[in-house]
Parts: sequence; C-alpha cells; structure tokens
Amino acid sequence: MEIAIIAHDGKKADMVQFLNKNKNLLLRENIKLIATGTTGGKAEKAGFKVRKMLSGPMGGDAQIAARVAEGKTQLVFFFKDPLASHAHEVDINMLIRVCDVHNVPLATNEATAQLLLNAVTLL
Ligand SMILES: O=C(CO)COP(=O)(O)O
Repeated sequence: MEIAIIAHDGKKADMVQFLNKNKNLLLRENIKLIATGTTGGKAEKAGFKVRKMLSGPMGGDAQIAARVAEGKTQLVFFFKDPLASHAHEVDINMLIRVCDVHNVPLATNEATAQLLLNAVTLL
C-alpha cells in the first residue's frame, strides 16, 4: 500500500511525531511512503524510507494528486495548517478534490490519520 504524507510547515513536527509513534506499522515491507519534498526530508531524517516528490509549493501536491488519480496512492495523510495561508492553495484543493473523485481516504489532521492507520492494521 502506498501512503502519501504531506505536512504544512506548522504541522511538520506533528507529522514526524505521528510517524515515530506508528513506526512499527509504517516500516512494514508492504507499506511504501511518498511525500512532498520537505515533509519527505523530515521523514528521512527520522529514519523512514520515503519517495520524495517536489516541494508542495513547487508542484508536489499536484504530483501526489496525479498518483491518486492513477490508482498508485491508496491513502493520503495531509496535515494541513488551517491557520496559515498558502500560495499554492489551488493545488491543495485540487489534491483534496482528486481524493474525493477517486474515493481515496484522506486525513487532513492527525486524529483522523490515526484512525485510518488503525484501520490499516486490520487489513
Ligand atoms: O506545501 C505542502 C503541502 O501543501 C507541503 O510541502 P513540503 O512538504 O514540501 O513543505
């Protein structure tokens, strides 16, 4: 299963904490992580193997949306910062829309991500 991880700057520390908390599951061989550039770099530093796309503002969200549309990414954890504005808001909304179009589970906060990941452990 390919899982995309994305975090806005104000949520990157939370994402790393979430990844570490769920390390046992996320390091399983059948789980592949992809990420927007900077988020992926942080995850790598924490010891995760991650396929990195471009940074979000440079098109990384759009690249992940394309993988969702192509059926390559099955789950998206997107820790959005609702208190910041983003130059690439259209890309962010496009990724959310593409997940809805293709019925791909998308968590936009940590609590939802944890619930989804708990469900993955039951698969
Ligand atoms: O901007 C982002 C998502 O919209 C995240 O991108 P980075 O992981 O490259 O910071």
